[in-house]
Amino acid sequence: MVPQQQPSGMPFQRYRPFPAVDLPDRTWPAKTITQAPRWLSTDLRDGNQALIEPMDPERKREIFDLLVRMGYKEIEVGFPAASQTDFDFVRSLIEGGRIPEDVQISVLTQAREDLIERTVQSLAGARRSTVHLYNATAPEFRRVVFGVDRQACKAIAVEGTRHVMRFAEQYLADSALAEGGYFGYEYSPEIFIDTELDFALEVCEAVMDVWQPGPGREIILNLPATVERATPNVYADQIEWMSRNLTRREHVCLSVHPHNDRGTGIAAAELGVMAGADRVEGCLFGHGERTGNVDLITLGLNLFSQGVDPMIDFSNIDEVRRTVEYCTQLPVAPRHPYGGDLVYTAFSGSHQDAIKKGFAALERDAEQAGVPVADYPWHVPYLPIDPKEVGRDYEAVIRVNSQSGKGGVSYILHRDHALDLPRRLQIEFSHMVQEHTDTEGGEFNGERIWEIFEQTYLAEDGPVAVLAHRSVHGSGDGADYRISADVRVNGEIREITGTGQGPLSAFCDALAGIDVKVRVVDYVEHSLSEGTDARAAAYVEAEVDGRVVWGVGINHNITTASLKAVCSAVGQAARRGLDRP
Ligand SMILES: CC(=O)SCCNC(=O)CCNC(=O)[C@H](O)C(C)(C)COP(=O)(O)OP(=O)(O)OC[C@H]1O[C@@H](n2cnc3c(N)ncnc32)[C@H](O)[C@@H]1OP(=O)(O)O
Ligand SMILES: CC(C)C(=O)C(=O)O
Repeated sequence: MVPQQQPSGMPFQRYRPFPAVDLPDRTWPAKTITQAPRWLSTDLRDGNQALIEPMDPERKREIFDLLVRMGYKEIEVGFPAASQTDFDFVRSLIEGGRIPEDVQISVLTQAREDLIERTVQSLAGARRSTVHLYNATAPEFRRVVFGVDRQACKAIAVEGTRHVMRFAEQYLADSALAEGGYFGYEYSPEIFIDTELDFALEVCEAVMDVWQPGPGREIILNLPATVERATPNVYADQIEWMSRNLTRREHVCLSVHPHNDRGTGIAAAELGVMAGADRVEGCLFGHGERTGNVDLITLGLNLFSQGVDPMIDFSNIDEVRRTVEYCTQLPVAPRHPYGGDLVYTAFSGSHQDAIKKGFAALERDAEQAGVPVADYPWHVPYLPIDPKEVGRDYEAVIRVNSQSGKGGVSYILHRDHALDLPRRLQIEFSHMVQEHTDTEGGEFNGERIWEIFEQTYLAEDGPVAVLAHRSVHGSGDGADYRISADVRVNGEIREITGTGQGPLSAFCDALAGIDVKVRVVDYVEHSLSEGTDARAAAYVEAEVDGRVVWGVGINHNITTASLKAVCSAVGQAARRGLDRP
C-alpha cells in the first residue's frame, strides 16, 4: 500500500483561496500566440528598485545600451522623482544623445503633483517619451495605505492624469509634444490583480476621459499582477474581462505586468496575451521586486521556440547574461530557462542517448531534404531549441558523470575524435568510464574520457604488439592470403606468419602459432578524416581465451589499424584476466 500523507501542521487555515472570475464564455483558452506582443523593459526601474545595491549610472547605461542592442523599443528608464541620481540618469540619456530615434523611453511616477512635475521635467528635450502614472486601487490599499474610498481613489488617478498633461504642455512643448515628437501616457491601477474588476474598469475609464485617446493618441493601460496571488488562468480571465469591457479599445494598448510570486509569471504573461493583452512589461532574467518581474528572455525565447519571431535578438545569450550579472550584481541561476549554464546540458544516460540519436537523425533528415542542417526544422529530444541559436556551442550539451551512459560517452568520442564506436563497444567502454566515475566522482570532461580510451584500447602495452607486416594476396578463393608480421611478444620481437581469407584471419592464424588464440566475432572500420593522409579506425570484437572483448586500432593504413585492433583486444583480455580472475 502507498504510504499515507500526513497533515503538515502548517497554519494553512489563515489563507483564503483567490476568488475566481465569473467568465464562463472566456475565449483565451483556445487562442495561440502568433506574433510577439510589444515589450517594455522595466529593468532600469522595477528591476533596479529591487536590487540589493541599485545600479550606478555606468551600470544603468550598460543595461540601457544592451536593451537597445537587443531590440527593445520601449524602455522604462527610471523613477526620476525618487532621487537626484535617478533624475540625473534620465537627463544623461537625453543630453548625451544616447536614445535612438526609434526608442521610446518612459518614466514612472506616483500620482502626486510635485512628483509628477519633477518627473515631466526630467523628460525635457526627449523627442519620444512616456509618463507612467500609478496609484493603488485594491480595497486593502484603499483602506490601509491611503485611507480613501473608491471615489477618492479614482480622483487620485484622474487628478494625476491632469497634472501629467498640464506639466507636459509646460515642459515638453519643444520636444515630445513638438512636430515629429511623440508623447505617450501610461496608467497603471497598481495591485490590479486584487482590485474589483468593475472598479478597475471605472478608474481606467475615468483616466481615459481625461486623456481622450483616439487616432494617433493611444493610452497604455497597464494591469499589474503587482503581487502574483492567483493561478495564471485567473489573471487571464481578468485581462479578457477588461479587454472586452473597456471602451475605446482600439485606442488602448492593453498591457500586462506580471510578477512571479507563485512562480507562474511566465504563464500569466502568456495567458494574458492570449486573453487580449497587446504588451508585456518585464525584466531580463526576471529581476524585480521579491521573486521578480516576469522574465522577458524566457517569454521571448518561448515564442521563438514556437516559430514566432520575438522581435528581440537573443543570439548571444551569454553576453546578455554577463551584462545583467555585472549590472545587477546578482547571479543568474544555472538552471534559469534559456540562459542558465546548465540548461542545454544532459548528464543522464537516457537523455544523452536520445540527444545523440537526435543529432544524427537531424543531420540525416537535413541531408535527405538537401537542406543545410542550420535551416532544417529543429527536432532534437530534450533540447527545445538549438543551443547554437543563442550562441552556445554543443560542447556543453553532453557532460559525463556517474549518471551517464554509453550515449554520452560515445557522443563525446565522436564529437572530439570522430570515432563512431559500434554499439557493443559503446557499452563495454561506458562501463569502464562508469567504473572511473564511480570511484573518482565528479564530472569527466572530453580529455579525461579520451585518456581512459587511449589507456584501454590504444596503449599497445598488451602481450602482443604489431610492429610491421607484409602480405601476399592469393589469386583465387579460399585461405590464400598470406601474412608475415613483426610482433613484440612479451618484450621479445618475433616474426610470425599465417594464412587466411584476409588480413585479419591470416593474422589470427599467425598469432595461433605463438599460442595466442583469437577468434574475430565482429569487425567494423571507418575513416577518420579525408585526404591522402586520412586515418582510419578499426574495431574488432574478438574472443580471446574465452573472453569476448573489443580492440581498437587507428592508423593511416587500414590493414595496420585492423591488426592493431586485434592486438588491442588481446591486451584487453589480458587486463580483464588480471582484473577478474
Ligand atoms: C509596485 C511598484 O513597484 S510602484 C514603484 C515603487 N517604487 C518606488 O517607490 C521607488 C521610488 N520611490 C521613492 O523614492 C519614494 O517613495 C518617493 C520619493 C517617490 C516618495 O517618497 P516619500 O514622499 O517619502 O513617500 P513614501 O516613500 O513614504 O511613500 C508613501 C507615501 O506615498 C503615497 N503614495 C504611494 N503611492 C502613491 C501613488 N502611486 N500615488 C500617490 N501617492 C502615493 C502613500 O500613500 C504615502 O503617503 P503618506 O506619507 O501621506 O501616507
Ligand atoms: C507601477 C506598477 C506598474 C508596478 O510596478 C506594479 O504594480 O508591480
